[in-house]
Amino acid sequence: MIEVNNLVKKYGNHLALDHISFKIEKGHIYGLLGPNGAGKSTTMNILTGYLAATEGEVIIDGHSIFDEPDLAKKNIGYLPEQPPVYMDFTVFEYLKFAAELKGIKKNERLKNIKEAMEMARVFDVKDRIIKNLSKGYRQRVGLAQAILGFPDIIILDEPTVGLDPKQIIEMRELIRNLGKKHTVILSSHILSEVSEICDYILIISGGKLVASDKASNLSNMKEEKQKVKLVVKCEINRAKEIALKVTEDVKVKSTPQKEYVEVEAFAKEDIREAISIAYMNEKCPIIAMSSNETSLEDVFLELTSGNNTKDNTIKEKKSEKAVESVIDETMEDILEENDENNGKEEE
Ligand SMILES: Nc1ncnc2c1ncn2[C@@H]1O[C@H](COP(=O)(O)OP(=O)(O)OP(=O)(O)O)[C@@H](O)[C@H]1O
Repeated sequence: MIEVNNLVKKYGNHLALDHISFKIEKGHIYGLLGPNGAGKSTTMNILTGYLAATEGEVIIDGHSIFDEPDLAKKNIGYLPEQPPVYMDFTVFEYLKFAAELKGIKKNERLKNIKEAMEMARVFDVKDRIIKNLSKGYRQRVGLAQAILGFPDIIILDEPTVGLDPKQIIEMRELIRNLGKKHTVILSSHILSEVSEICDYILIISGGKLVASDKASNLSNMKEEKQKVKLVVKCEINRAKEIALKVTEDVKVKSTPQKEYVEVEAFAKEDIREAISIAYMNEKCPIIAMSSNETSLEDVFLELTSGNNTKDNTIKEKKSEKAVESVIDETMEDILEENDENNGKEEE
């Protein structure tokens, strides 16, 4: 449906897009996710023919956006970051004007405008002057303009920016509804928004595409069993028995310090709370605890931390390493403290 090949955009000497390539297939909601300045708006403006690229190509339904812009743009509705609304028009006047610009046939215009207004939920303000509307309503008017004519592909640049929490929820619901019949590409710098609404996520950082996959694949580490590692002050068999009450996948290991036991408990869900309560109930003190859960947030932070290349993969489970070091440090501290105490006792 959309093929983006080696897209490069330079603003003077500034490289805003650095050889970006991806494909958009029909019938999904895609999220272009990245921190501020990553290159999301630049990408969207090029996809929609608003901006020329320095290099590369964008093919939409077989037509190049640069060589055959009219044919390529035919099936695209675009809501830029700043909705292109005319403040002195009423909502209806503006949409009528937009329908004319889009070349929607005269006899279909009224029906189309009505449907778009209903879908974007602006029908009740159709006779109001746009400048008197709230930001949320103006955004919805912009959305109605984007969906006029019901193009196959709807591109929305930061559609929830500047909206209040209620308006954000409504806008997300509208987008989900649109996704039932259209291919939607939206940009956002909010991870939770993209993971909540989108089927596929493209993560862009510093002008490079650093990941693109199904939301579920990107966070699939979260689906793996999480490991909770503990050091408890308890007899080894009892330590195992207690953890087994919470999950059936448990390993225990004695430590050089006899009174402490290292426990590793694995589960699909987060069992940190349950396991601490279990040891607390049995009056077994927990000396150290941590977990290796890797969330989509970890993935996002890792990929956009600034040291990534296009080929970046998540090879290391950073947080697991952190756990190991916390536990090792804790054990070292405990052992050191004990040695000191023993020393004192011997003195
Ligand atoms: N017209 C321009 N002239 C010069 N530099 C620009 C221009 N437009 C964007 N840039 C720069 O290009 C980079 C990408 O900008 P872009 O607006 O595409 O990012 P973005 O991911 O959409 O960010 P935001 O979420 O803040 O809108 C940024 O460093 C930005 O400062």
